[in-house]
Amino acid sequence: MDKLIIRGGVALDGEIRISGAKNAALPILMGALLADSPVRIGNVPHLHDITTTLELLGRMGVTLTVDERSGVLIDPSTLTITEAAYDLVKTMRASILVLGPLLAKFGKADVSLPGGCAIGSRPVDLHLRGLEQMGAEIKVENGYIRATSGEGLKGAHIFMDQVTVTGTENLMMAATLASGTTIIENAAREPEVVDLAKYLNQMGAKITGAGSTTIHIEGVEKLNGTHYAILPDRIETGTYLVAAAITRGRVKLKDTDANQLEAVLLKLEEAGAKIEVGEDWITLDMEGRRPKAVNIRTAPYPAFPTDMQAQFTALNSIAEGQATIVETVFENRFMHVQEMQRMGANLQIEGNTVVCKGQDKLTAAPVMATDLRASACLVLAALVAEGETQVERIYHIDRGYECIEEKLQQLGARIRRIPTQARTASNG
Ligand SMILES: CC(=O)N[C@H]1[C@@H](OP(=O)(O)OP(=O)(O)OC[C@H]2O[C@@H](n3ccc(=O)[nH]c3=O)[C@H](O)[C@@H]2O)O[C@H](CO)[C@@H](O)[C@@H]1O
Ligand SMILES: C=C(OP(=O)(O)O)C(=O)O
Repeated sequence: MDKLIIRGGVALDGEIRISGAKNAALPILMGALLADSPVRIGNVPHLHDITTTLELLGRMGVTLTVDERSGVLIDPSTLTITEAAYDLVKTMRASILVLGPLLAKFGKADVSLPGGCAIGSRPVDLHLRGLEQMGAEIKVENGYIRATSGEGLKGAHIFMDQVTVTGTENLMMAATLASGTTIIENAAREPEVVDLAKYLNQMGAKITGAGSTTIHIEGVEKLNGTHYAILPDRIETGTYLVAAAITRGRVKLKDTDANQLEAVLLKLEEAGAKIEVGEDWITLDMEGRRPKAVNIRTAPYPAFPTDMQAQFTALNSIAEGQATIVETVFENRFMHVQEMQRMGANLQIEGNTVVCKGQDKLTAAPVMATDLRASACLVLAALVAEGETQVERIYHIDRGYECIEEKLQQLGARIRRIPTQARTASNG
């Protein structure tokens, strides 16, 4: 397992490019299963989760061609197996996103039930209930969801008890090929849901209302291949903005979209950052000032994203003043707090709230994270900590941040990756 070594104390300064969004790329790649002809996807980020997705599709017999310049070409017509096996699903919960497309297109799916993960129990009951309302027969046995669609899925009026991003995406994909009209109420409004709907519509689907709480999908006979470029990653964008803010530096992020980040940008301004935005760029400048602590409450889009909560915990831990962070989406998303305490942060967990008392400084320590954004939080803390921090188990970070050490180096950070083999060699 690789680790990152970070020597803190450099105010970041420079510009970098933002990659395509992980959480849009995953459903879009899996949505290719719905097409009758090949689909080409551009701006696909280089991430572990993307490799896992391609392996998942490859094992089904889908033909994949990956080209650095033109993107990923997916030909679903060669599919022979409608299964997502445990060994892949356990490394990437989003594998559940093959369920809707497989059922709608091939009438059958066997998908390993994703378990809980480091941030919560994360059930998929709402995915299953929605598909059942569309006529699917679903059994859960031996750790697998075994689903068939009999005569084919039928449009339904579905009310989601809770806002769920991948739940909305799964049902939206299934409904594209169902007979009749599907209405999803209390749908997730995340930009990634909107990107998926745009892509499916480009393939010939009839989806309206994506981005609002009610989505209408009129089923069509078939979807065609298309060429689609993934939208920029708003969470990667937000993470680099916090990296500049926490180090009292400045940054220009290119190929991104400020419109998806309103709640995060407002909080950064409240923390004292000067922010300017253009059509496809954002700049942040702290003008050398220490950030001020800001209160955060996570909730579904357009509110403050849970995927930026850990990064703001790092920011608050060295900010001026005291603030609270309230997590309302996942029940256990504070795994970074204990590690941050080991770096000298004054953070106290009270139920679903972290009380943050900003410290003048953090100190380096060997730390280890158990999930993606918790790892990002530790990297951010390390950028300001006194001394050299080792962040272990960075395979979590590789799930969601393309070339993180290269991008941070480009901004002046003193960060390097120690690959497992090199470490073993030096140990030996
Ligand atoms: C691949 C992807 O896009 N991942 C994102 C997606 O995850 P994901 O789609 O898994 O998260 P959900 O939006 O489904 O989860 C929201 C809440 O709903 C609950 N729930 C969800 C489904 C269900 O059937 N039953 C149920 O109770 C979950 O436990 C959680 O408490 O949205 C999360 C919330 O913005 C983000 O943190 C993840 O980065
Ligand atoms: C929680 C996340 O991803 P996933 O849903 O893939 O676990 C995330 O991107 O922060």
